[in-house]
Amino acid sequence: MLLGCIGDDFTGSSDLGNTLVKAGMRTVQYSGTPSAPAAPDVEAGIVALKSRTLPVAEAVRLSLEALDWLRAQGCRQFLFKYCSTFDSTPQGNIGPVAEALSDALNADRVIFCPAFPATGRTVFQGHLFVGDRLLSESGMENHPLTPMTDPDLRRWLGLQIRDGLGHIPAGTVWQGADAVRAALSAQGHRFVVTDAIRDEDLVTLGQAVADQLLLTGGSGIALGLPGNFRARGLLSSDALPWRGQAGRAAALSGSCSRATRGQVARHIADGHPASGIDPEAVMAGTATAADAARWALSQDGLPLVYSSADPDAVRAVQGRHGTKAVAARLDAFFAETARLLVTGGVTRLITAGGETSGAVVEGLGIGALEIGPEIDPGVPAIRAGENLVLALKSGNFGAEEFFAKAAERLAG
Ligand SMILES: Nc1ncnc2c1ncn2[C@@H]1O[C@H](COP(=O)(O)OP(=O)(O)OP(=O)(O)O)[C@@H](O)[C@H]1O
Ligand SMILES: O=C(O)[C@@H](O)C(=O)CO
Repeated sequence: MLLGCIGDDFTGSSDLGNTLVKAGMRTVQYSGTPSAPAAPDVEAGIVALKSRTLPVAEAVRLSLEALDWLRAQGCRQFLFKYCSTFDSTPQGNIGPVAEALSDALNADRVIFCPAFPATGRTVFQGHLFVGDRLLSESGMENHPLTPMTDPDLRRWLGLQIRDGLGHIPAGTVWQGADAVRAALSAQGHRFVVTDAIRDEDLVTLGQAVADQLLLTGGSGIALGLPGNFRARGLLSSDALPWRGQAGRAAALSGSCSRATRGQVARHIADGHPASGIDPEAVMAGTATAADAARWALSQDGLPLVYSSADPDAVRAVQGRHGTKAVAARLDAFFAETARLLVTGGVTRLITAGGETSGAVVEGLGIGALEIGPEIDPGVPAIRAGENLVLALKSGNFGAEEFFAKAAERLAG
């Protein structure tokens, strides 16, 4: 294993896997830190954690455990992957995890770059944009767990870390990798926010940090890394072959993001079978995973079980039962539904939402996910076992007809 990655959620980790596979690295995503060594042909390993919104100390502990395992696999470089919208609070977890990883590796001049231009996330003058809006005016300011109320990454990250921060502006990035390397050396700080507004900028940054032990960012920051290893003759010439999966398909959605709600509406409008889950009934125990799975298994085509709802409805349920209690019950509901679906013969499973996907993958007891070809930007096809393929969609990703598109791509 050459590149060792730590992802702070499951769909974000598969987003990173997508970038690495597209750029030619044999990539496997692990559900948490494995207890056994990786297969010998894995070039990039991603330990997927559910650490984004854990208490800081727990996120740090899990990340260091992942780092130990990746070091034991022989990795030469390490990447901490967080969300392209920098999801975190003033307390962390991005800063404290990065500090702990840097301390453990004795790494210096560590870059921070959440940019992912293919999905509209760019960093300019140290500020994060989503499309043509500042992060703090993009809807992310209302995120239920990590409201992003300040688009200045230097200020936001500054609240999370002990030391000061440097910044490399786009103008320097546009001068090429040598200029970035020189600017990095000239920084007086251990952590450096870097601008990037195009894929070319991310490739330049990747080239500039070829010899850095640790870097951090969204999936885009990995764009240039496979090329570094290839230039050193370290990569195999052929990708792991992708094998599609015939058989029954189903989709589960616990994501309440705007994009997912549009995809759910489109799925219904296109005439696919869909069953909305009332979270109140799940809380009361009157809507069960067994009922949902029985319904889905009785349908032809691509049945969708969803709890996706608009922000007012979500807030109302959370207000009555508490955010954590609702999330725990819905996670358990989707995990058990997924288990019953797979036991019942589903071979292509699509999940929407980072939390939801993490719960499903853990519920299915899947340890290693082989990353395959891209379905939509940030979402790869994944082989999860001899007869099971998955698509794990981050809330905000995917075309409107994503569910049908994913089912088709997983079969091919
Ligand atoms: N109808 C609902 N009412 C209240 N809470 C809900 C409802 N449906 C889902 N939730 C909760 O909303 C959260 C959705 O999180 P999840 O990470 O799965 O999606 P997301 O935030 O859109 O995705 P991502 O993290 O990839 O952006 C979960 O904690 C889930 O339990
Ligand atoms: O970086 C992103 O936007 C995604 O991979 C993600 O982490 C969403 O939760």
